[in-house]
Amino acid sequence: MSDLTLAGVRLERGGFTLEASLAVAPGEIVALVGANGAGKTSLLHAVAGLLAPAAGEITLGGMVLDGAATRLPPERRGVGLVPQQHVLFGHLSALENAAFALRARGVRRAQARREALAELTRLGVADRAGVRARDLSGGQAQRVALARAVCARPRALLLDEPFAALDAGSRGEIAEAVRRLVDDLAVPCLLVSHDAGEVARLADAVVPVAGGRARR
Ligand SMILES: Nc1ncnc2c1ncn2[C@@H]1O[C@H](COP(=O)(O)OP(=O)(O)OP(=O)(O)O)[C@@H](O)[C@H]1O
Repeated sequence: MSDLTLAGVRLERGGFTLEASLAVAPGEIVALVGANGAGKTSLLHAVAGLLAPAAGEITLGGMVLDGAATRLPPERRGVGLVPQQHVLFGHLSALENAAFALRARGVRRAQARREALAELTRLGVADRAGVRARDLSGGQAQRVALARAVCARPRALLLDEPFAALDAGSRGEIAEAVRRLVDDLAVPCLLVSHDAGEVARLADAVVPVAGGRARR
């Protein structure tokens, strides 16, 4: 079972601290909700390996990502992060953006493009494959960003505000795409969102991030 677990994780950023203990099962979507500055993005960054915990343990499928004697770098964690903003290279096509993670891992061009096209198809944007990212709509760009994260075959997905800057119709469509993706891949998914409606529809569980704590 590739559960994602955070046990007694302590994050420190200047004067800010957050203690987090939670677990997310494969195929489960857990939403982190809380006020601006509560620490939601910091929590995702810790799981992705971009912010080192001061204490505690993060594991994925039984493998220690962060612990007393372990600190795996981001590229060895098997964690796919879709950050909040500006995640695509505007001058590259949707296909080149999706293929980027594979190319970076040394996958040959033709193979990377085949796999990227398969993920764009899964996310319903194969017809936009040749379009430059800067010319995509917000909803299309979000799908391409998801495809890119999935191309790296992550064992966990982290989504930071996937509905931000989308109109109501696109928000619903992206929510459905995320649900299908997490079901298909059977990976644990942590989601940060201020959109109470989409959270209520999409998340299997909601974890408040408040008062320096996130617990489930
Ligand atoms: N690079 C940094 N250096 C020092 N402190 C930081 C840094 N980034 C964030 N912080 C502080 O860490 C705390 C948590 O920030 P974080 O971005 O994780 O919150 P958030 O819940 O994701 O907020 P938002 O909903 O506004 O995105 C904040 O108090 C912020 O001021």
